[in-house]
Amino acid sequence: MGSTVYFEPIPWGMWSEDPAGFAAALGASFRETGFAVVASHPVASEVIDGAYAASKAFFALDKEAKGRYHDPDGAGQRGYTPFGKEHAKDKSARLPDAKEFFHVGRRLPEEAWTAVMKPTPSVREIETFDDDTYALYHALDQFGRELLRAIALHLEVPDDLFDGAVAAGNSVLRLLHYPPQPNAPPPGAIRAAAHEDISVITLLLGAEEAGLEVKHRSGEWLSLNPPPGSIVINCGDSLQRLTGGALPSTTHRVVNPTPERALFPRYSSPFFLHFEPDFVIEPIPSALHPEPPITADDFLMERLTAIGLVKAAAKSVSA
Ligand SMILES: O=C(O)CCC(=O)C(=O)O
Ligand SMILES: [Fe+2]
Repeated sequence: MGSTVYFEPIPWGMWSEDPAGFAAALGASFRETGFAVVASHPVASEVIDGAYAASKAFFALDKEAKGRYHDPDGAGQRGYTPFGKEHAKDKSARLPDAKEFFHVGRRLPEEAWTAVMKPTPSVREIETFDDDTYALYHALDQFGRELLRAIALHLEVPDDLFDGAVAAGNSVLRLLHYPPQPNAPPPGAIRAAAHEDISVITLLLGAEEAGLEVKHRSGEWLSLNPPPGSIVINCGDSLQRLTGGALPSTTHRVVNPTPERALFPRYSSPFFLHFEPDFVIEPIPSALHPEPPITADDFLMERLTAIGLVKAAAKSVSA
């Protein structure tokens, strides 16, 4: 038996030249690991650089300034979340992750804001922060919608099935900062503990700095270090639910740096592409193990409670 090559980059150009081939390669990678690497992606490097400069400038602010963008009742869905708030679902591993992050949400007309789709706080210390980070949000949103067409082709569902469901989706761009670790962290503390994403798909930039690991169904942890210019795509719980597990939401984590990289920070930026809150996640005809329909918002709240961002008693955040 030949050895399996995981995460072989799939060139984005293939989508226009050979759509069926691209959809098949993406689908095969998802079915094998829940993850795929797409090379030569269409997100402009100036857009990425602008957002990363804004992100680095934000995390360099002092604790007090950053704290002004933290909404303790907001379940971390918009603005800043300091160290120590998010943890793994597994109660035995409840050491907080060694990370802080900022969530950028969709811009909507004022009358469309709701308790679940709130405005993103405007960062006043950094003049271009709002626009530079939203430019990346927008680019990943567009790219993600195109990827969903390929996924629809692979699943043999109408190619616009996802389009209407995500056009005004509750998607979130997470700007992440994992600081350097000059001293070894406490035993069991890790940059990001093992978890699954709640999204439909996640588009992840920044994993060139090592640490991302994906749990293969064989139980083996696979390191994922994409080449420059590529992007990591993974299936989230919402796509797993829609496909009855055919496209799996795979457990992943970010491990601590090796001694040689311990003095380097790690900046990454997953874009969690979500359905609109009212969209009913109903199993597609080819679903492997269909589960009952549920609205995207109820599903999100169920999952946020499991990771500690929504307290069980505060579920009314969705009301
Ligand atoms: O930082 C990374 O590479 C991955 C982060 C991640 O998996 C998450 O925030 O959900
Ligand atoms: Fe994740």
